[in-house]
Amino acid sequence: MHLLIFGKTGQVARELAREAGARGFRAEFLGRDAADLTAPDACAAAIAATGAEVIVNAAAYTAVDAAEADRATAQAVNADAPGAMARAAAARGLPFLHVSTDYVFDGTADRPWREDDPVAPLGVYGATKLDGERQVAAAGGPHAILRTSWVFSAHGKNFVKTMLRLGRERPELSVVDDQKGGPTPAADIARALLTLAEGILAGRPGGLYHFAGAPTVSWADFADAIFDAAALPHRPLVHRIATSAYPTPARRPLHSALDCARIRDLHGIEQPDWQRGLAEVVKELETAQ
Ligand SMILES: NC(=O)C1=CN([C@@H]2O[C@H](COP(=O)(O)OP(=O)(O)OC[C@H]3O[C@@H](n4cnc5c(N)ncnc54)[C@H](OP(=O)(O)O)[C@@H]3O)[C@@H](O)[C@H]2O)C=CC1
Ligand SMILES: Cc1cn([C@H]2C[C@H](O)[C@@H](COP(=O)(O)OP(=O)(O)O[C@H]3O[C@@H](C)C(=O)[C@@H](O)[C@H]3O)O2)c(=O)[nH]c1=O
Ligand SMILES: [Mg+2]
Repeated sequence: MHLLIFGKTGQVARELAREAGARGFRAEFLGRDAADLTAPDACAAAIAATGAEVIVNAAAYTAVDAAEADRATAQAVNADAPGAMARAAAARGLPFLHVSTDYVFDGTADRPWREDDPVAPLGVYGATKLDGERQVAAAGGPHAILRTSWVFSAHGKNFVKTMLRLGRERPELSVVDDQKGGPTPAADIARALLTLAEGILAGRPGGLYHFAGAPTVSWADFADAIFDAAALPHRPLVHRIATSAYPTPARRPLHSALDCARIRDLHGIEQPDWQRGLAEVVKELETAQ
């Protein structure tokens, strides 16, 4: 398989490079220098000129709090550029794979969210990602949108690396215990995307899919699991707090676990256990030191 991938340095992009290599696929990555998503037409032009069989968008504006004060950039990167890419891919009949987020939901459900549940984003990041989903679907070409959550890896910015950094600096940390979701290793997302791409090329259905790690936990549970997995000189104490005690510019969903049955039933892709992925990421970080 020959893939064209938007994004080069992000968590999912880096794992796509590793996984495509492992499967013997040819993958070309366009970083910000080659395709800036604030210029959607340039992204579309790259697709019009490509020899790839599948297009993947792994780039996004992921700074949830910063997006609140920077809606225009988030809209261009998360919505208008993916829309332009999907239309350019549709014009050539090339499958377009896009990644979205649990933050399209408002977090009020008492069971894991299904693909057809009502969306109601609480912030600019979620709202622009939702508009991106809609533009990609409306382009009318073969496509898949993978909604995932709480992504972590040894690269880039994520909660695991933040906790390990803070945990080295402080004996105690306060972490919210009333926001629950599914941490997801970026490596598992990369594997799911490549399996989806193969499935779509083989005629299996596209559309919207949920894919997140199990079991569902709170951010405080996740912090404790991180400190259990890592060998820090002093294990920090995690104080469990309410969201109201940790004010942030963006509101976040309280319950964002995703029901991942559809991708299992239609593509045979199982929900990953994030605890295994966490052990691998901790090992990778320790080896890199
Ligand atoms: N991170 C998470 O917790 C979650 C992420 N997702 C989704 O998963 C996907 C992948 O996320 P993840 O790998 O974590 O993202 P990262 O934040 O790790 O990486 C984002 C990537 O987007 C690139 N990018 C940002 N702005 C631009 C721009 N203007 N032009 C070109 N490239 C740009 C960045 O490039 P550069 O390095 O140059 O800044 C970077 O490569 C995204 O669609 C995201 O919305 C979904 C749920 C959770
Ligand atoms: C650093 C820190 C965070 N928190 C809280 C803030 C927040 O509610 C929660 C997680 O913080 P983060 O900033 O890592 O989370 P956030 O950036 O909101 O993570 C989200 O990113 C986007 C891109 C997504 O798509 C989502 O799926 C999700 O992964 O933990 C604490 O309670 N204590 C702390 O010391
Ligand atoms: Mg963040």
